[in-house]
Amino acid sequence: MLQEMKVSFERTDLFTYITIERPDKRNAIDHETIELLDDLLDDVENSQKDRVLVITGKGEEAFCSGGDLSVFHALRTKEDAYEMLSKMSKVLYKIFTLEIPTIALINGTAVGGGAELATACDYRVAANHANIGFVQGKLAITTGWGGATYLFEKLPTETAFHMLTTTKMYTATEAHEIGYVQHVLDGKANREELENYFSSWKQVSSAVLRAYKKRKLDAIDLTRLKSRVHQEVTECSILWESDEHHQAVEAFRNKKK
Ligand SMILES: CCC(=O)SCCNC(=O)CCNC(=O)[C@H](O)C(C)(C)COP(=O)(O)OP(=O)(O)OC[C@H]1O[C@@H](n2cnc3c(N)ncnc32)[C@H](O)[C@@H]1OP(=O)(O)O
Repeated sequence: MLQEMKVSFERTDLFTYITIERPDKRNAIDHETIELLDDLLDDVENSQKDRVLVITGKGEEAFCSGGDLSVFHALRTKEDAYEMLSKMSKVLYKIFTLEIPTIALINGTAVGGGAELATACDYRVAANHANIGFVQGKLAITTGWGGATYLFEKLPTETAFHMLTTTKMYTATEAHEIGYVQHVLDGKANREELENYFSSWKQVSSAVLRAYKKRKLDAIDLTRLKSRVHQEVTECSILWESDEHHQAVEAFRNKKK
């Protein structure tokens, strides 16, 4: 039997695409997906070939539905949760600190850890039917992959706080209005539209793109950022252990049984 390909990788002249290929699970992230993303990001980090990284999900329904609850429900203790959360937080940190521009192509729903993944990128470009929400609060946990830390870096404090605490689902247009999404696509040919939107980068050399990304990162205290991410992972791990969290996950898993 052919093994399921959970993540794909494609290089074009300007754009390198990493695509989560689990549409049946709304591109949820399990242990193997974390490893694959981590390895591919190492390749991008160590290669001078890539100019711009695009992260997206397969299909039109979801960008990423966060952690795979059909697998992660088995993580019962804070130690188990910490191990998974900390691994994925390293993936997001790699994305955040990558020396080339990164774009989340939000092709559909981005919820929970999916919204965190999009937040780690430099840009968020969303199909007009996409919606985005930090729904973790409904599961009695917080963000645990570093998403809150990155959100507070990118949006005004009160806007980020509102997004996180209300667990509200934002349409692409609403997310654009608050500055979370930089551009809304008409949703027909996402890749082509995205490539047109950023076509001016064709005239800009890799060295220039990399230099500006370094300047962007220079403006941030990365030691402090890392420690804030660590704090976020730790606090989420503690909440993960609660009965309230496990009951909420079971309620989702039993929804259609
Ligand atoms: C690490 C911490 C976190 O990320 S906490 C946040 C975890 N994620 C969530 O709570 C989101 C759970 N999913 C949803 O709310 C919905 O499935 C969303 C994404 C809104 C999509 O809704 P809809 O288009 O109606 O699809 P659906 O619910 O019928 O799902 C289709 C199949 O995909 C599955 N699926 C979805 N999300 C996950 C997930 N995160 N983990 C595991 N499986 C997931 C559903 O169970 C469903 O499977 P099946 O077809 O019933 O077998």
